[in-house]
Amino acid sequence: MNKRSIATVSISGALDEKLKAIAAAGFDTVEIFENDLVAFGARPREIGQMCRDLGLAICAYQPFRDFEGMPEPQRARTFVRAERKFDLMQELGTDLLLICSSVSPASLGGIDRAAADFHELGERAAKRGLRVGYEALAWGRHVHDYRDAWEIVRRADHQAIGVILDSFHALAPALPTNAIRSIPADKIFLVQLADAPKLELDVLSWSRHFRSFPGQGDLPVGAFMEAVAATGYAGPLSLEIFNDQFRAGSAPRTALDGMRSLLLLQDDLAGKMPAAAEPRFEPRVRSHGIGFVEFAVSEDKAESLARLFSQLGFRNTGRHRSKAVQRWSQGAIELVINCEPASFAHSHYVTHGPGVCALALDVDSADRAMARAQALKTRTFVQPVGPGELEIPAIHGVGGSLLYFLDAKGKNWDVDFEAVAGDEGNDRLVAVDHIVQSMPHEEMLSWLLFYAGLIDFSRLPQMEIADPRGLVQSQAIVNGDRSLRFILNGSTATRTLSSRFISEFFGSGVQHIAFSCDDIFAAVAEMRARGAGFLDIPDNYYDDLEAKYDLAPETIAALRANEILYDRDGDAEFFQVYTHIFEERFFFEIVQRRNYQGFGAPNAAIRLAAQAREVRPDTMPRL
Ligand SMILES: O=C(O)c1ccc(O)c(O)c1
Ligand SMILES: [Mg+2]
Repeated sequence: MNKRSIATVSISGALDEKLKAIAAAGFDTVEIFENDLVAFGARPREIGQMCRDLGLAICAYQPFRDFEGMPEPQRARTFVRAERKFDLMQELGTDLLLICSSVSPASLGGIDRAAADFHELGERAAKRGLRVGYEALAWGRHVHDYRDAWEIVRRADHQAIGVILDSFHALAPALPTNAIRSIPADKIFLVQLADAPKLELDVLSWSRHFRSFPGQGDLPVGAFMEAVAATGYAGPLSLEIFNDQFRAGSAPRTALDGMRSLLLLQDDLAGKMPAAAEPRFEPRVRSHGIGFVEFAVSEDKAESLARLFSQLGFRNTGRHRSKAVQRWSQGAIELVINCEPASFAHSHYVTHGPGVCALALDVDSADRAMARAQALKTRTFVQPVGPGELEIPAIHGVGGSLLYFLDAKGKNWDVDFEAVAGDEGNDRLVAVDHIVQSMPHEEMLSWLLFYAGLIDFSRLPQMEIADPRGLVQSQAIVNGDRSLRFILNGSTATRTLSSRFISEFFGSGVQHIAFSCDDIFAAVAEMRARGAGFLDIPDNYYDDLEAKYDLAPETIAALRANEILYDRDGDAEFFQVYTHIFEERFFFEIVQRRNYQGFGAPNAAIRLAAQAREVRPDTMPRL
């Protein structure tokens, strides 16, 4: 089994904080980055001891730049420089130096010249029992392809000289990975892993700012790993991630995400190459939809939330026998209002104010879902919980909320509810269409990995949405049969609705829930009759719609009269309408899809502008 490693550059904080977080996440070994060491206030010997005290080996020191192919007198100087680093490595307690391919304008090309330099360095390294690994940077001056780096290493022909493979440098320029298979395993000194989203960007900037953990981007890291595994390589797999969000994020969270990403990668590989990796986890959880949504509110707010549910046509289908918990239903949608004082919901309310404290997913087997969740090191919730505190297996999800797994055994979550006489509701709403969670921008990749690692989610392309006060990044994930659609929103602009939600809610959470229906005009009419009001959409929008699509005048008039937004994609059509914001925290959307798969992205800016007009100006943070 390959040791699991991460480069210190991947994590935020000072070197000691990085190392603690890395050790706590369960890594075996680290790559120490030169900048982290040089900027740190302890000597290499002490840093080495710190690592060993934390149970971490140091698999490499890096990077050493602009070594190969130099003319004299610079050439002699590079060897002196390398000897100084060898001294440092011996104090630190690592035997591997990473040399990345030269970017120096002074360097001369030529495979044999570089090979001769490496042979000579190999002699010097071997005298001290050290090794040197050569990595092709995708932007190297003469060497920018791992196949050339390997050819240089092959010709250097020295036992202390090997090649270092980095998935980013191979995959970003779309080099074929098959040639990896013919490199002898003992000549691969280290394998570095990074993913990245597809971007139209020069490869240097792409690498230095947008790398991500495997599974968070679009590069075929799995195929790269298959090629590596085929060589029989048994050394460390080291995450090396240059990412601006990670630099700004929490060190423990990023380290744990790195571990989760490696576990997922190894598990996915084990499915293809049983000999290459550890035993397999339970497969990704298959969910058939949202079992229920639980809202934590205070007693007085419970009444106004219940009123809103009733206006939307929900039926009060149960009152808990002994607790302050209500159940509201419509179609396949189950909503729970929990204001029981001694409950998880209450502690959530105290921390976050009124909002969604838990989501329940319908799954085939809660035990298997929990087993996968545990294998991925998610946090299990241990108290018996559930609406009315029934025992339903749960883990901690976004922003301190819970994610329950509801299977046939848990289906009786409503046993302690007694029927209530009341009005019949409307039954226009069919199911939960999608759930939108807002989070700090630097947490988006973390929750993406959480969901996509756990559940059979796939990612849709990321979108940028213009809030009147800044940009919001929006990442949709959908499961196989689209019975689950989640949207993760994050913004670095502090005054966007998304960011304000986070500051006022004291953290990430569900900002909005969309319900589907088959006839939005009828649904809205009935809801209005029950007292519901909807977000005010400007007339300009409908004039623009009229110009854009040749909709019948009656249709435009009906959309306009009902504040319904519209989008079209080919023949597919989408209708959406929004409630007012509840307590300035969350809101609901009602949608109707006609073969439409998106979320009405062209309307998002309209909706955000309308909401910005609606929220009280005195709640706006001042600049
Ligand atoms: O961005 C760089 O310079 C750099 C340095 C060392 C590496 O291993 C790498 O992949 C990139
Ligand atoms: Mg690298």
